[in-house]
Amino acid sequence: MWAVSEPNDAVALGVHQGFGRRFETRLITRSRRTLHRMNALSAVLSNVVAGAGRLRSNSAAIEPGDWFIATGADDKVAAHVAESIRRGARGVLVDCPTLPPHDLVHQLPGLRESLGAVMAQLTHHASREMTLVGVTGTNGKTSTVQLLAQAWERLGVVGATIGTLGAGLHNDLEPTGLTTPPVVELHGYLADFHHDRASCVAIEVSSHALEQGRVEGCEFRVVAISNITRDHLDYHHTMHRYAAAKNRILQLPGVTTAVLNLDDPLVAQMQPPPGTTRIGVSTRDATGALVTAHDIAADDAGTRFTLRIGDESAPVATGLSGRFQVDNLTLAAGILHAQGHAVDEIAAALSASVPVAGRMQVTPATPSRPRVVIDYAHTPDALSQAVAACRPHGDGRLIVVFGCTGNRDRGKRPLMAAATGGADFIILTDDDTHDEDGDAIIVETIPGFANPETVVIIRDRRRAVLIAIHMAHPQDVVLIAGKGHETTQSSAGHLIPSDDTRYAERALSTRPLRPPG
Ligand SMILES: CC(=O)N[C@H]1[C@@H](OP(=O)(O)OP(=O)(O)OC[C@H]2O[C@@H](n3ccc(=O)[nH]c3=O)[C@H](O)[C@@H]2O)O[C@H](CO)[C@@H](O)[C@@H]1O[C@H](C)C(=O)N[C@@H](C)C(=O)N[C@H](CCC(=O)O)C(=O)O
Ligand SMILES: Nc1ncnc2c1ncn2[C@@H]1O[C@H](COP(=O)(O)OP(=O)(O)OP(=O)(O)O)[C@@H](O)[C@H]1O
Repeated sequence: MWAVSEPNDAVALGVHQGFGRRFETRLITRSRRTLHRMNALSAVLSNVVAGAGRLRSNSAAIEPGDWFIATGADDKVAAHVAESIRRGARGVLVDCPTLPPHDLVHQLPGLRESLGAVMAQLTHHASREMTLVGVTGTNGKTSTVQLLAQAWERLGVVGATIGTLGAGLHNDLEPTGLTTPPVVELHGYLADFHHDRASCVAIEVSSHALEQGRVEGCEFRVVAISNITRDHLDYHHTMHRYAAAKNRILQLPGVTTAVLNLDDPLVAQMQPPPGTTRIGVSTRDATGALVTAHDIAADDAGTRFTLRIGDESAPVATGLSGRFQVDNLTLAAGILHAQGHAVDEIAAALSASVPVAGRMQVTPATPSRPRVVIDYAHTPDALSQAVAACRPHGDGRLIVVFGCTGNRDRGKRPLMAAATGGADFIILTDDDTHDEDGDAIIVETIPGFANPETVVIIRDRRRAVLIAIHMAHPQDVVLIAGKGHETTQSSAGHLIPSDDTRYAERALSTRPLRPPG
């Protein structure tokens, strides 16, 4: 068993300048007084992890030499610990008195509750050294965060992002598997970014993350909320509790400014704590908004609007498609304003925005091919917005391919069907079925269709995309919704390759020259 010592004058602290990619250890000498002021748990942990190795909170991700921080439920922790040791863990930190003693296992009472603070300390409060921006909302987190990172780059800021597309410096993302990573890994990424000289980090903060404390120990400067519409009620149970989870982002320590989309009724009601500046944004003339969009116009080439901040305004012209992207751009403008940028530089930076992977990703129409749009819409609101965004394009039909996710919020299935109300023809297919029976998901979706005679069922997603694109006339628009950038489908415990972009490319390249009439 390791001897866990009391704080010494000289403590070897693991400086996590890369849990994933790099790891360096430095000897840091601290005075006894400073050390005594440190959280005792953190000091113990620092001693224990002195040396090398990454910190990981998932036993399945352990590689030889890593430290495993076991935070699972007491009844599962023994199995996780055993797995981590099998995989070569250098040591295990845990707070589970019922676990049998083991040479590599260190019991740290209070570990679970203090993990965010401990990680912050171990990473020398990397989040304080950078401007952290947290974005939450049902839809638009990824889009806003990525559009913001693009704007930062144009403004000469070294930015990093964490979210559904992965974590990393802008345009250099590695997958994390979750929108907001667990607290241990999240702090590791922040330490990496600081080491890589990022000055700003935009983080998608999911409602799950806010409930589960995944951002504890992070100090956000600016937070933003895009919208709150139905999703994740399998987890939060009621919209009230879902909104309350989102509201937690306003209470995070260090927040100086909250940017709120006043067009959303639930967000408009939210009040940050006293002392936090509240910046309202609106693209629909909401009362009290400081950052607003006007004269919105769209065509096949993109979207234009006038950005106004207080009394000043500047034109924004982007190649992005979709009315909701104006909402996301305006929210990003609110964040940039909170960071002190002037309206004309914000408008110029946002005007150069390029589409975010899998979000209204358009292959334009040609005289022989329809316009094809791939979009990540997987909530009722997102799907109805994606349908509305596609409707004005093309003179023909709007054909929609979509499915509903298994093991998640069953109640939203018929609402997803209803959200396709603006389409002319629908192919209902599989999304991630996870552990559910795909036919049963279809059966629960169908009652929501207003015009079932316009719906066909083709569960094989590749075939569904192929048929949608092959049946379309050049003047039609095909919207393939739900999977966006993803390249796999989860089915019966397996991840099977599935890539809407490749399916669409293949279908376009094999399309008969004259589609059936
Ligand atoms: C419902 C939910 O959010 N569950 C999350 C929660 O799981 P949990 O509390 O049940 O804990 P658990 O899975 O038993 O794991 C507990 C601990 O044991 C560890 N573990 C677990 C299994 C194992 O084999 N070995 C092991 O060490 C885990 O890494 C974790 O540290 O805490 C875990 C650690 O943080 C998360 O991985 C897990 O996310 C699951 C996989 C998940 O699918 N979450 C989704 C719903 C989610 O969080 N989505 C949001 C985005 C939502 C959006 O679209 O907006 C996200 O932020 O990604
Ligand atoms: N501001 C918005 N309002 C409504 N719908 C939106 C908005 N922005 C994006 N969408 C829709 O939601 C889909 C997902 O967008 P995005 O990935 O930006 O959201 P997200 O909040 O990160 O979603 P998730 O958490 O599920 O990854 C888009 O493909 C689009 O259909």
